[in-house]
Amino acid sequence: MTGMRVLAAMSGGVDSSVAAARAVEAGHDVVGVHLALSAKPGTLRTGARGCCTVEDARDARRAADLLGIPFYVWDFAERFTEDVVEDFVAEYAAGRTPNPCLRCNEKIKFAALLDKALALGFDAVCTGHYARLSLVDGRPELRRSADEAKDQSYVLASLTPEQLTHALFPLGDSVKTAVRAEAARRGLAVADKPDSHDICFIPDGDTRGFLAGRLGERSGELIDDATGQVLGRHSGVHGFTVGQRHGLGISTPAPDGRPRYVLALEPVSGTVRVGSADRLRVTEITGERPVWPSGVPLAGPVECVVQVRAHGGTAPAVAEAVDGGLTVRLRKPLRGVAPGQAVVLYRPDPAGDLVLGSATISATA
Ligand SMILES: Nc1ncnc2c1ncn2[C@@H]1O[C@H](COP(=O)(O)OP(=O)(O)OP(=O)(O)O)[C@@H](O)[C@H]1O
Repeated sequence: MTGMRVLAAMSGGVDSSVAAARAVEAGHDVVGVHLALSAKPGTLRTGARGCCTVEDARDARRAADLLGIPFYVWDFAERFTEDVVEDFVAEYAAGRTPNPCLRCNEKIKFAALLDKALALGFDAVCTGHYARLSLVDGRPELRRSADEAKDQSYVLASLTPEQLTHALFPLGDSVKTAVRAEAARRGLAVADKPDSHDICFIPDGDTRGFLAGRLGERSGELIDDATGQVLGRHSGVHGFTVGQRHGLGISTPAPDGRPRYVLALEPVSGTVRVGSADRLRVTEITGERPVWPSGVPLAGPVECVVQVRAHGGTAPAVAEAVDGGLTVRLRKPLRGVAPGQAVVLYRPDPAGDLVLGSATISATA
C-alpha cells in the first residue's frame, strides 16, 4: 500500500534511518519522531553513553533532514520509566526475568506512541525492527526476518492484531549488511554507527549493579536443591536468572565437582535454589496471557517450534491453548527456561517462520 500517513520512529541508529528512507521511497507521507525515553540522557559535553543521548536525537534529526521529512522529538520519558523500567525492576524483585524490549514494544512503541500517532491522523508507525509483516485477507502475519542473526520477531510476538495492523517494518526482508550498505549509499551519516545492544537504559551493561542500586540489599540463602544444604548467601534474588551458572558466589564446592546452575528463585523467602545441569531440563511450559498476533487462537494441540528467550532457546513442541493460558510440551528438553520471559510459537516456513502466538512463561516442569 502506498500513500499512507506514516510516523517513523527514529532512534538515530542506522536501522530506523533506512526504514524511514524506505517508507519515503515507497510513496508514503512520512514524519520522523525521536522519543526521549531517558530522564537523564547523556550529553555532548561529558560524552557519556546513555539512553537516547543528545547525539542520538541529533543523528535522527540529520537523517530526517536528508530525507526532507518533518521531524519532532517527543518526551516519553515518564511513560517509559513507569511501563518499562519500573516493570523491569518489579519483575526481577518478584524472581522473574523480564524482557524490556518486548515490554517497550507492547507498552510504548505500539501503545503510547501508536495511540498518539492515530489520534493525530497517522495510519501507521514505522520502525527499523527486523521482522516480516504482511496482511493476508485482512489478518496480520508476523514472520522471522530474512536476517536470522538480527531477527526481532520474538520481541514483537506479543503485539495484538490491532497493533500490528498499524505497524510497518520496512527492513524485514533485508540483512543488516545490506542495510548498512544502503545507508552509506543514501549518504546517511549513521551508516557506520555501531549496533545498539543489551538494555538501552543500562548503558554500561551492569544489570546486577543497576538492580542493586534500585532494590538494595535483600539477602538470602543459596540452597542445593538436591540435598537442602546451604551453600552460601547472596544479596538479592534479583541478581539471578534461572539457568545462570556464573557469578553464583558459592563458597562450598559440590561433592561431585560438577558446576551448579540456578534452578529456581523464591522471592518471599529470598532463597536461590541451585543444582546440576540435568535438573535444569524442562519438558513442559505453562504460559499466561496468550496473544495471537494474527487474531487466530490455537485450535487443539498444534505442532510448532517454540523460542523461550530473545536469542536461541528453540525446540520442537506441541502447544495448546487451555483456560485462557497456554500449555507447551517440548519434544526436546530445553535448559534455562526462565519465568517472566516469553514463549513464542512459530510455524516453520521457508518464507520466514510464522508467529502463531506468544505467552508469558509462568511455570515449568
Ligand atoms: N529513542 C527512540 N526514538 C524513536 N524510535 C526508537 C527509539 N528507540 C528505538 N526506536 C525504534 O525501535 C526500533 C527498534 O529498536 P532497537 O533498540 O531494537 O533498535 P536497533 O535495532 O538498534 O535500530 P536502530 O539502528 O534504528 O537504533 C528502532 O529501529 C526504531 O525504529
